[in-house]
Amino acid sequence: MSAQIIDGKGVAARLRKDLGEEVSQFREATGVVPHLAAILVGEDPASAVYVRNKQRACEKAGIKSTLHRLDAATTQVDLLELISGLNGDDSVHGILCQLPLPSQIDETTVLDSVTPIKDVDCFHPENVGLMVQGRPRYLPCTPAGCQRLIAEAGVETSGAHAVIVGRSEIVGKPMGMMLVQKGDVANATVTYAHSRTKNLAEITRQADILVAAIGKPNFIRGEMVKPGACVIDVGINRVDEKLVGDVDFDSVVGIAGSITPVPGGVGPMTIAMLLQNTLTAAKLQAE
Ligand SMILES: NC(=O)C1=CN([C@@H]2O[C@H](COP(=O)(O)OP(=O)(O)OC[C@H]3O[C@@H](n4cnc5c(N)ncnc54)[C@H](OP(=O)(O)O)[C@@H]3O)[C@@H](O)[C@H]2O)C=CC1
Ligand SMILES: Nc1nc(=O)c2c([nH]1)NC[C@@H]1CN(c3ccc(C(=O)N[C@@H](CCC(=O)O)C(=O)O)cc3)C=[N+]21
Repeated sequence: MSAQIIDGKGVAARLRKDLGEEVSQFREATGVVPHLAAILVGEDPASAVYVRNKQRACEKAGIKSTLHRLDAATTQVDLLELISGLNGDDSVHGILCQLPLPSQIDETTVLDSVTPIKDVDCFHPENVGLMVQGRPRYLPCTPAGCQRLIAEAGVETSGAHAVIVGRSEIVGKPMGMMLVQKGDVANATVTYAHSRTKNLAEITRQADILVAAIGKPNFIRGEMVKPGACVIDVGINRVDEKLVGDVDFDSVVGIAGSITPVPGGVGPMTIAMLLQNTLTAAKLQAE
């Protein structure tokens, strides 16, 4: 038996097509072109992939996208000044500052400086708070994409044991918060695991839904997975010029019930959700 391969690329393409139609209706009705401004400081392999793909996806969907590329030696003051300008620019609806940032820059200070209404990443404490309380303004892109893929795989989340490996503010933590909510594709019993977790394999083997957001190539091996589990691989790692996930696909595919590939799984969904949030942002600001 081999797992069902969850086609994130295909699902994302469908979502983007529908979204493109919504964008053109919005543009006709309001004369406003949704505009996403992205900031990339220095170089990071996963960010480079993201930047390239999302620029293209924005164009196709009728969303304007601008990229502000800053040198790795950029100071925090300069970055805050750029964000402040974008906050005040009425033609910009969404602001996305790529992580990780170089070590001379304090991530929290920078992310907090993005005005909440333009925070399409859902990083601002106001937006995180709203999401955790089950009344979201924006959903965090990667967890929302994962949630959609779990639904597409036909996996029941209600009462399922979801184990999230990783507790970052960008992926792991909000992923668990979404799956534990009351509601559709939620109502799961959630366990978080991280680098201090003892007996990791014992815990992951209890997962009906296993989300890997670790940043270590091929970390989750077959013996860590419960037969029939739904395995969502968030990892984007570059190994010998190739992209590999955090899940050792070859040893897991024969054990899991369903699995997302890398590439072609969660990554394209993150982009689809970002476009969705950008349209939402434009709508909120056109009111
Ligand atoms: N597909 C997509 O759209 C996206 C992909 N990514 C990718 O997902 C991966 C994770 O990203 P991100 O969450 O930002 O990464 P972080 O480095 O911020 O977080 C990694 C998490 O994994 C945990 N961890 C590290 N080593 C172990 C271990 N040996 N055992 C158990 N847990 C461990 C860490 O624990 P601790 O907290 O204790 O340090 C931490 O919570 C990366 O490959 C990244 O490129 C990220 C965003 C979007
Ligand atoms: N503020 C912020 N928000 C993020 O959401 C964020 C970030 N910073 N920093 C970097 C990570 C990484 N990330 C990816 C998104 C899509 C692909 C993606 O398109 N992946 C394709 C790659 C296809 C290819 O080009 O080969 C796939 O997996 O199929 C990759 C990586 C978002 N991140």
